[in-house]
Amino acid sequence: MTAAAAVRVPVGAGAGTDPYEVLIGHRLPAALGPMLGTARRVAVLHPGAVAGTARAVRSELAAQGYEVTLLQVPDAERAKTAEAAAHCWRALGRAGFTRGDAIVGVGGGATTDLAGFVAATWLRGVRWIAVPTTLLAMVDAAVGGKTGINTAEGKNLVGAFHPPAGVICDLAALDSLPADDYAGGLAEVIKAGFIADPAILDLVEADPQAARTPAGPHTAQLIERAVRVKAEVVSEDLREAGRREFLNYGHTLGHAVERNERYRWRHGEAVSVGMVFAAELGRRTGRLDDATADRHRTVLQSVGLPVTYRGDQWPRLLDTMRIDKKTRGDLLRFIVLDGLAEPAVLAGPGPDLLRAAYTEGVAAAPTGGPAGAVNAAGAVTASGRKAAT
Ligand SMILES: NC(=O)c1ccc[n+]([C@@H]2O[C@H](COP(=O)([O-])OP(=O)(O)OC[C@H]3O[C@@H](n4cnc5c(N)ncnc54)[C@H](O)[C@@H]3O)[C@@H](O)[C@H]2O)c1
Ligand SMILES: O=C(O)C(=O)C[C@@H](O)[C@H](O)[C@H](O)COP(=O)(O)O
Ligand SMILES: [Zn+2]
Repeated sequence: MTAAAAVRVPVGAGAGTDPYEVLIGHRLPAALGPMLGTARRVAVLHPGAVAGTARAVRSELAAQGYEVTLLQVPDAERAKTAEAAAHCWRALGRAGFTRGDAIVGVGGGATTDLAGFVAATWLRGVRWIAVPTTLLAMVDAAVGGKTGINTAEGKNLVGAFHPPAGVICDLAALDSLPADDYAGGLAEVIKAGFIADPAILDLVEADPQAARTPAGPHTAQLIERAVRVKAEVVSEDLREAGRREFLNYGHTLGHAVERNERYRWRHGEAVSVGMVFAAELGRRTGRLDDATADRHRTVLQSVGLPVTYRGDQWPRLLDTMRIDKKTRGDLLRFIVLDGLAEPAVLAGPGPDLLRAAYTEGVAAAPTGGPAGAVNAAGAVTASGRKAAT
């Protein structure tokens, strides 16, 4: 499949921004050129894990006459720091990058978040293109122009809305993705199912084992459906003045878990637990029926995602949630469901409700493992990885 045969999902213009396309297919690097506009110099940011893909992008662009700088950035969440951004700014300064030049982010969501942030801040904004290489980045992070880095106080606390000029999802990249990272991406796919497109849930539930691998029969359809959900929402509300908050389903608690675990948990793993918590909040406020609430745990577990977290951590998690971007003053706000595909805002739930939803919906006994998640059967499920802070 070439760029001509790729699925193209349009993303509309926000205030003052241009529309762009998400391409989904195979053998797509040649599609980069037309997205680069008049740029002559291109910086390709990438982690070591996809150095080969970054080199392929460099060869393609060099053949098209661009002057290409490869810039390796730290892996995973360790890329989303002020230090990593400063390292990129230094490299751009030394290479003489002007407002006419461009940045390409090749990697997972952490890399595309950093690349977009560097593009948003360098000279107050230069063109950038996302080449996502994880499932999560294809269906969510690379689309929509939320860019940013973490601080010690929490996740994504510094950033900018800066949409890319295009997104290239080359499905071949998924073949080398570790299984746990692929499963992490399924959390955002399933999120899109609960908030907007229940056919996604049906496809996953039809064969959860197949859904866990890029070789599954529905991979391309799941990706396209999730991208369309995201594209539709951000086209209408780039700056999260309203409906875009629905994309944050499961993230209020999820981000707190990520920080609490010093980013040893994958984003998708933490969001999985966060969605179970949000479903429990929906159930306890009389908005969500039992079957749909229970469906969260079942479908997430069926693809190997964690659905519980340490009960003893509640005070710390609550504290971190106070600085969530949906909070207004002292008012905590959560995305919940009024029904399947009917997201809504729950503003100011009381402390007893929050604690009960956590204790009875999510909490498990503390464990000594690096990640600390236990599933219903008592097995550690979130695979630990190196702490980012
Ligand atoms: N901006 C947004 O709208 C948005 C949306 C969702 C998530 N995010 C962010 O995305 C990040 C999570 O993204 P992620 O799950 O892609 O994690 P990630 O970027 O950390 O990538 C996961 C791991 O896979 C490796 N990797 C990437 N592509 C690979 C490939 N093709 N083969 C082998 N290894 C590969 C990476 O080096 C990393 O170790 C979080 O920081 C999250 O906050 C942002
Ligand atoms: O695009 C959005 O909007 C989202 O909320 C998508 C989320 O999956 C994503 O993790 C996002 O980065 C969270 O944003 P934040 O504003 O809560 O930091
Ligand atoms: Zn997310």
